[in-house]
Amino acid sequence: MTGQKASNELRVAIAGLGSIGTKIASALDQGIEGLTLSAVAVRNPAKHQAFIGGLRRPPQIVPIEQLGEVADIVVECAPSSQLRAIVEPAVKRGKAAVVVSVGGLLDNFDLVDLARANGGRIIVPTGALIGLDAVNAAAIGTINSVKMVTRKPIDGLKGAPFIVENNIDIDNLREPLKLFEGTAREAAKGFPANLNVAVALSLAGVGPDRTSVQIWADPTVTRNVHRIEVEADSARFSMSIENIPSENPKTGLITALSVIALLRKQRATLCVGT
Ligand SMILES: NC(=O)C1=CN([C@@H]2O[C@H](COP(=O)(O)OP(=O)(O)OC[C@H]3O[C@@H](n4cnc5c(N)ncnc54)[C@H](OP(=O)(O)O)[C@@H]3O)[C@@H](O)[C@H]2O)C=CC1
Ligand SMILES: O=C([O-])CC(=O)C(=O)O
Repeated sequence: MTGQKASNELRVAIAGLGSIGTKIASALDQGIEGLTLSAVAVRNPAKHQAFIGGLRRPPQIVPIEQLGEVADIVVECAPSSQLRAIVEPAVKRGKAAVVVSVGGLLDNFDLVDLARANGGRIIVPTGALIGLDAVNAAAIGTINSVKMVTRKPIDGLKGAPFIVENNIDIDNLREPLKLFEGTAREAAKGFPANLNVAVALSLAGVGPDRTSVQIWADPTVTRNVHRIEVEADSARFSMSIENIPSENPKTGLITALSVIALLRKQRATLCVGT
């Protein structure tokens, strides 16, 4: 398959074939109405040869900065360090970038201006979270407060910069330990691979400096648990989700499904939910 546009199908490219990217690639390969998988970018093509070769219509492999040339929608599912290299060339060409490493957006927020100037779009899926439709709606009125409490099993937090820098031993915990309390912006810095959800919540609502986050290392849970409370002039609501970790223990299984649901909406005749 080439990057040439053969029909009016939207071409989708994926950056990163880890726990999220492989599931999105498989779903596209099995068929999503009006969409086709045109290309992927990976760090080490040899490692992913068997997976790509096993797809019914194997996409081309291109360097990450070329994804925007061969697709209408570029889906970023790589480490946040790669976000700019993936998103910038796409939005410069007026394409859409779906961003899952949303924590990385905070330090690269000029990409939103770049997209606006060039007719591109940056789309943040609900990901491992819940209820961003309600938060978006409430934000049209006035939201007074947004609070989120995250509890993750030890394996879901290991290696986070906040834990390493503060020399916190979480390996031998026998009861829950509150690791962090602060804003979504600070959470994204200290836990870049664990708290994208806090940033997505903040961008839907009152922003990264007014969204309060607590993070607990909890040896008594087996799921990534996020509880959210929103107080607004239209409604008060609380939401919680208990995510089953994927083969990457930091990442909930539902994250890839959220992106697949978002991709399905691009050309679906019936769309439900905002
Ligand atoms: N928004 C949300 O709700 C959530 C977001 N996330 C975020 O999503 C992102 C992806 O998560 P996940 O799939 O679990 O991560 P994985 O570690 O499973 O996969 C990441 C993939 O990116 C690839 N990669 C690394 N460097 C590059 C590069 N330079 N060029 C191209 N590909 C590269 C890796 O390649 P290789 O296989 O060779 O190592 C790997 O395939 C992470 O940033 C994570 O924090 C996670 C959960 C929820
Ligand atoms: O999967 C989750 O529960 C959330 C997560 O890792 C993230 O926000 O990066």
